[in-house]
Amino acid sequence: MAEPARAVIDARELVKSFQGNVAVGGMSLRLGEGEMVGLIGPNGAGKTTLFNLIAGSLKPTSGEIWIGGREVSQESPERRIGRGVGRTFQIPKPFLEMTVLENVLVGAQARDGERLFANFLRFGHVRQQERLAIEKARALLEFVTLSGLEGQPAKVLSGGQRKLLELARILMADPQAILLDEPAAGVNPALLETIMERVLDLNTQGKSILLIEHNMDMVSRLCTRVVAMALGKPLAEGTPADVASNPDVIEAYLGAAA
Ligand SMILES: Nc1ncnc2c1ncn2[C@@H]1O[C@H](COP(=O)(O)OP(=O)(O)OP(=O)(O)O)[C@@H](O)[C@H]1O
Repeated sequence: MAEPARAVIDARELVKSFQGNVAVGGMSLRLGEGEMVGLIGPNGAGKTTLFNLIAGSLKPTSGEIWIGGREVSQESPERRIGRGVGRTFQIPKPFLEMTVLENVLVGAQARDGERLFANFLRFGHVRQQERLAIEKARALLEFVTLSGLEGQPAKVLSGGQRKLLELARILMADPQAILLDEPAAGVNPALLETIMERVLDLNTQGKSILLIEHNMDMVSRLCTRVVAMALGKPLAEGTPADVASNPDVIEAYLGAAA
């Protein structure tokens, strides 16, 4: 059997409870270098909480998170961006009055904030950095097909375009691993194709991707491996077809719908 890919993200026995309510109750998950893994499960299974633990906006009650071979459970979200983890949200919240281009530039600050401040007195250097950042933001807007809107305020964008904008923003920090939280939700079919193509491109470029998605068609098209969770725990793992037909997974979804 082939050696498993080196883990970019390795979540070990994670537990997170909120005032005694267990949202994640012993979840382990590895994302290998260059892998694209689907994370599915009924509403309330704990998927977004798991993302929050990996990205650092929540600290685990117990368990460990390893990123690129380092234990990072107590590190801030900013440090984890610096370590190469980018994440998107179910409902993106761009700065509505800022332009599309400015919103993408915010992603450079997320990574370089401290460094830019340290360079504050070195004007020439900062100007050069700014110029490079703007060039990069423009290239990323082209990648996500939003170039024509760079000078518009973000409030004019549709829900799907906001998801593309958010993708461009997190790419400013050159993430090695990308956590996508329901990129298909509320997106019209034409833009959904664009989002899928871009996600596939990123994976082809070597980025590791963990994808929370209820749209099984999208998961089947993009992912070779799927992890299903329910009630905060792993339930099944395998190919999209195997997991979708797994009786425990079907029962978990039916139970959640009842
Ligand atoms: N900040 C919080 N305080 C209290 N309970 C929370 C908090 N965040 C999540 N929960 C609870 O944890 C459980 C898991 O929620 P989570 O949002 O992680 O599920 P999910 O699998 O992402 O669901 P969905 O598919 O609906 O987004 C739910 O019961 C939720 O109510």
